[in-house]
Amino acid sequence: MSQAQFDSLIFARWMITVETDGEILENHAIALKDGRIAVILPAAEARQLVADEVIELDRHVLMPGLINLHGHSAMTLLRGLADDKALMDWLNNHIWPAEGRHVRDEFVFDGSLIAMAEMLRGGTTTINDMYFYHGAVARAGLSSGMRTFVGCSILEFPTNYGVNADDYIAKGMAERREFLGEERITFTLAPHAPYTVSDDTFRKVVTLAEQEDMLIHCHIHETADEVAGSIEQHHQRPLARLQQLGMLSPRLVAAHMVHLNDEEIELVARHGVSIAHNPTSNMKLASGIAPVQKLLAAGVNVGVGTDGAASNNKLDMLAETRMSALLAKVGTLDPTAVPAATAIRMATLNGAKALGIDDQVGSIKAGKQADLIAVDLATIETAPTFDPVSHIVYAAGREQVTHTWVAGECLLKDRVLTRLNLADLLAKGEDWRGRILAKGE
Ligand SMILES: CSC[C@H]1O[C@@H](n2cnc3c(O)ncnc32)[C@H](O)[C@@H]1O
Ligand SMILES: [Zn+2]
Repeated sequence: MSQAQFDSLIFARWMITVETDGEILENHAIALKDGRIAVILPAAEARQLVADEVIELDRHVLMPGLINLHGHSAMTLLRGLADDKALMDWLNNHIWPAEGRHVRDEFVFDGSLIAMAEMLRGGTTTINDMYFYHGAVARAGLSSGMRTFVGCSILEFPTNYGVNADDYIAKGMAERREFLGEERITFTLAPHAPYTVSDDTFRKVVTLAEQEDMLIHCHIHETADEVAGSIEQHHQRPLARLQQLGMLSPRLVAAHMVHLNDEEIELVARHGVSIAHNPTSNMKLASGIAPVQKLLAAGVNVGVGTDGAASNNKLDMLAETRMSALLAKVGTLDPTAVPAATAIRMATLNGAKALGIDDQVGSIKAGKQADLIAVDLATIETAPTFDPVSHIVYAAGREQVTHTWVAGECLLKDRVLTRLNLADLLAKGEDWRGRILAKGE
């Protein structure tokens, strides 16, 4: 038995705590015990502490792990199959047919694991996922060690996974029961979008979410066509319809929310809805620019997501953080919109708040789970460093992430994945390439 006071001691040149916007601790250390941050101290004082393992990060910034607030992990296996299209053409004529040909349990497990390897290598510690075959997503989460929110997708039309909304709900809830008690796995209810889910089903989702204390994850107001289609079919904009159905509450993580008027911004603020901003997917599908600056000014909690690898096409949360800052500026023609420290908070603490885990993760604070990343800033791309916050958002690349911890467990150490075997995953990807080409893209 070890006599050490702590499991690990991590010394870092800089720490971005995210406790206060832009706060940087220089030459500090944190001590970890049982997966949590026990103490944060100036390095000189921390040298007196005893730990089983001492990690020296004298070129690095240590910061909270990035929280990917909206993704479809398994879609890594469809990456690059349909580019340069608008959302409904992309879905109706390319992605849904391809999913019909290929998506099964094994596809979802392998695709999700490949996604998690990519995300862990880029400093993402939590994924809020939404796809099919939820048991496979959860098993991939358990294998990789990532904190995984598994969205039980719900649609009215049949897919390989379900025949109708009731069937999706029943299957999702049954799969959830197998993973209750797994600390890093949480199931959510994921009605796909207002244009694929009926009023009756939304009402059932709200009731079930309240009964089971679950989050709801849904694509909302992604395109101008979605809003126009809702006016035509329901004589209401999607948000007004969802408000009537009881969907707007702090349980809701609304993905995209690009096309909002000022009244709708007030509405989501009043109901405590969180938003997953997906800047790259919104640019690539030409969906538009979400009014992030106005949303933040109204007090709305906005986090950051990648969306799937078939619409981004990267699962790179550092890049997404940068895009969040840049797109806000070009969208408003205001260079002060979404400053770097705000973008970092969006990609960490705001994501945690949306998922109801901001008391556990999202910032460097004693008592919180040690979901952390280290980024080497002493490379030619980021040397010299005047302000680590600036470099993390505007200059550093995901290749500079050297370490990723979830609950104190190091899942990426000196750029090597500790649980996943990259060569095996590459072989699986190659195998899927052959199978997809054989059956038709
Ligand atoms: C039922 S959840 C998974 C479902 O959603 C599809 N999807 C992926 N990206 C988007 C997006 O940006 N908007 C709407 N739907 C999307 C995915 O292909 C799955 O079928
Ligand atoms: Zn999506």
